[in-house]
Amino acid sequence: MANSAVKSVFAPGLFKSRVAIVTGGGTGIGQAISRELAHLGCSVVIASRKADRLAAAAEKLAVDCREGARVHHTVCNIRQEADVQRLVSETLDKFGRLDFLVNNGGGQFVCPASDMKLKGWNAVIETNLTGTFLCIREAHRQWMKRNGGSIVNIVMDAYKGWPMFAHSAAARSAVENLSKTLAVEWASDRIRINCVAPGIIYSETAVANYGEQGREVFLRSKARVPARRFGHVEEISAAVAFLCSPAAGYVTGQTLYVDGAVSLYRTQFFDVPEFEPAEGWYWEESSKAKL
Ligand SMILES: CCCCCCCCCCC/C=C/C(=O)SCCNC(=O)CCNC(=O)[C@H](O)C(C)(C)COP(=O)(O)OP(=O)(O)OC[C@H]1O[C@@H](n2cnc3c(N)ncnc32)[C@H](O)[C@@H]1OP(=O)(O)O
Ligand SMILES: NC(=O)C1=CN([C@@H]2O[C@H](COP(=O)(O)OP(=O)(O)OC[C@H]3O[C@@H](n4cnc5c(N)ncnc54)[C@H](OP(=O)(O)O)[C@@H]3O)[C@@H](O)[C@H]2O)C=CC1
Repeated sequence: MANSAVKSVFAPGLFKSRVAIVTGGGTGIGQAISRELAHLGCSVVIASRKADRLAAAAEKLAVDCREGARVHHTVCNIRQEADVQRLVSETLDKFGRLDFLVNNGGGQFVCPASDMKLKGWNAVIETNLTGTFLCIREAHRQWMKRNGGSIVNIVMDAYKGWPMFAHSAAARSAVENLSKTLAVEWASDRIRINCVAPGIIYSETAVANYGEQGREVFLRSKARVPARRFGHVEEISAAVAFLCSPAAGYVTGQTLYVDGAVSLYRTQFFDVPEFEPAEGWYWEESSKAKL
């Protein structure tokens, strides 16, 4: 057996004979999730837009597979309904079942809300909300309605809002609400659906997405994380493995924050600029704030 770097805290063979789709499974967080699932015996289909990244990741993943797990990669833009329909049918043709759907593919760009073009807003909403919905709907229609399953959506730490990320924060909060709705609507189909909200997780592709300035802003933001460090992709994959596992059999409709408490502290990146505040509402001069 070839050497794999994967170390999981979960029991070997936990997901033997199971099958998962991981969107965005070729890079960063999605790759770690795929590797851990494969190492636990789960066959994995990784899907995203860029064929070269997928092929390279699939080669790496082959080394991580245990207990008869296999890896398949396929190009899929989750914004395209036909692509998503094919992703699910191809998975079923290849592996005959679908136990886990991990909606990890997504992203955004940094932009003040007021400057955002409709095309850019739509690109991010269609990727993070509509794309996630299409994958969920198709998994349900083609398999999970009759066979049950577990769905995990990777969202964002949007609890306090995200200046400069209005599009993505709105989309991710919508996915959280969609997950609550479907946890109830599909409980009788034996489907569990949860979200994982990563804090600031280091990966080369995540940092590169924001260019040179991004590296700088990432570094500055460390001081705003109570844990005083960035998260690792492995810390997200462990959370996903837990939510897919029988140990989470009674967990559904929830969001697990894996964020070193950053969501409870200050905004991650952008401060409110200095400005002349409003007068506020008071009846008498004596009650006006003097400090
Ligand atoms: C000042 C620097 C601050 C740095 C801050 C660092 C923040 C760190 C955040 C830490 C938390 C991490 C969160 C993460 O999610 S990391 C994951 C990163 N990975 C990705 O985001 C995945 C890749 N991203 C994308 O694929 C795209 O962002 C997108 C989701 C939009 C995909 O869209 P598509 O490929 O269709 O997009 P296009 O490039 O064709 O653009 C479509 C229109 O979108 C508008 N747009 C795109 N980029 C920008 C931009 N940089 N600024 C403003 N507007 C943008 C634009 O209207 C595009 O159309 P046009 O070009 O025709 O106008
Ligand atoms: N890193 C972090 O700190 C945080 C990350 N997240 C979220 O976690 C997820 C993974 O991010 P991370 O690994 O860090 O960054 P990456 O940029 O490495 O991952 C984004 C993945 O999404 C895929 N993707 C993007 N658009 C589409 C699409 N239209 N169809 C299919 N796949 C798509 C990309 O593949 P391709 O380009 O080949 O399509 C890529 O594999 C993302 O949703 C991200 O927003 C959330 C909070 C914090």
